[in-house]
Amino acid sequence: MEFAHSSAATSLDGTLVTRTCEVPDVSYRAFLSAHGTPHVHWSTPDGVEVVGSGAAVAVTGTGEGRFETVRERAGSVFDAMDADASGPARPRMLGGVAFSPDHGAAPPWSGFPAAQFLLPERQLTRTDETTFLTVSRYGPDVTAESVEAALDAAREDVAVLPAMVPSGDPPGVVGTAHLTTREEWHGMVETAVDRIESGDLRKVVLALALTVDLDAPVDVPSVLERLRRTYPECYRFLVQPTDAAGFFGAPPERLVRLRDRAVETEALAGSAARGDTPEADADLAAELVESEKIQHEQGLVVDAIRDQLEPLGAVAVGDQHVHRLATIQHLRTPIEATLDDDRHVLDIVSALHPTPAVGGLPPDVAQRVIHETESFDRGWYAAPVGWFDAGGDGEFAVAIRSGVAGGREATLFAGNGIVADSDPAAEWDEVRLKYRPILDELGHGDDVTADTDDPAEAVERTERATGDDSTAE
Ligand SMILES: C=C(O[C@H]1C=CC=C(C(=O)O)[C@@H]1O)C(=O)O
Repeated sequence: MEFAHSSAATSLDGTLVTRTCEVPDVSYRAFLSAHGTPHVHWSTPDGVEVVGSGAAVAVTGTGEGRFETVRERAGSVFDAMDADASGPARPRMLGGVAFSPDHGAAPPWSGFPAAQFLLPERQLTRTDETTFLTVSRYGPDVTAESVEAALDAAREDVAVLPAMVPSGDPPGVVGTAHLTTREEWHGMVETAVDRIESGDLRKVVLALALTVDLDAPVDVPSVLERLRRTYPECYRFLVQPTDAAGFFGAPPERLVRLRDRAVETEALAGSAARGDTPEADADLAAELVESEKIQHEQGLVVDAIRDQLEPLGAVAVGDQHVHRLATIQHLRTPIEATLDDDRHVLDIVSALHPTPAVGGLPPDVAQRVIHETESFDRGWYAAPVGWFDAGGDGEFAVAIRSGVAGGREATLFAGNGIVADSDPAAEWDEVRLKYRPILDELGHGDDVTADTDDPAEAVERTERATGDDSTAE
């Protein structure tokens, strides 16, 4: 395998050759399990799915300048490119960054750099009509003939894979543990509220982490496959640099999509549960819309995104509506901009991240409060994850409703916006709703969580009740 891994000490030097052919539809799970890590997966609610294994090129970056570093290194690769596909299967760099520029890669984030994007060695791209197989190689001696031969071999490998593999059973949850106690959470929220009242902070999004012991090793592609059915309106992603752990999730929130000069983004904030009946559901949605506190919380996100984009072009803020997902509903306002100049999507990502939907206001004060308050490393949680191409177009989601998992362990993350009149108990209940997408798919589905708004406790109760802890380590 050609593996060009950029670091501060080495410059990238070579030609990128990529060759693509159409193949019959094939199971992503089977494709990934046939090839070693690194693995990446990216799907959008409106169609394109990309899955890749191996790295023809990997670019990394650290610190405040990580977006710029990635952009420059990827640019030098794309500058010397011989690619035969220009549509959905065109070369893309897929990956993401850590929430904070001083990311330390401590467990469970071992193997996750502060920023990493890779151009997969083997990639499947599925659109509504067609599946493409792409093979890419990068290096000083790579020739078109060698990549065409590798594509022929890869096509033969893919031909024996099943078209579809049923997604299999969830691994099952043996037990869960919050890394922050309820009392600690109350203290965190009260301190943040005091700080907001004293005037130097307007909003901060504080997060919780939940460790989950699994009954069997997790198969993340299966989990993603099940999430496709339960959360079809969400993105789905996997970033797995090594065999040790993969970061994955089903985020409902777009950070940015850039096509030519057209920017599409959104302000997604404020949460309520789904009701058991249409009437209860409508009541909960009405509470969201009518709540001054939640309107304030979401309005700050709209204003901050508008302020970030206005220097770059003409901004249009759309109408707010309630965005309903299987287990939660949010206030959502679409925001579009037409840029005055050509820009790389990473410039927009860097300008927007973190929005006050996952960080706070003012951003630097909120970042400090998060750092001082949370007892765990956010790692890549709530950070941008997505792709960009040679022209600088791309799409990024905000990596929420996510977790990092390997073997029989997973760590899930969930955060909530804290504003002046936040109540710690209500925020505790609300934040735990956000574990549900992933926890339900790791556990035993609706049966486990149907009668409670606390999935973590429900799973614990169910496992205790069935005595199903025989495989606990
Ligand atoms: C930070 C998260 O959600 C954000 C997005 C929607 C609603 C949010 C809220 O209600 O606070 C958060 O801003 C998360 O899911 O971990």
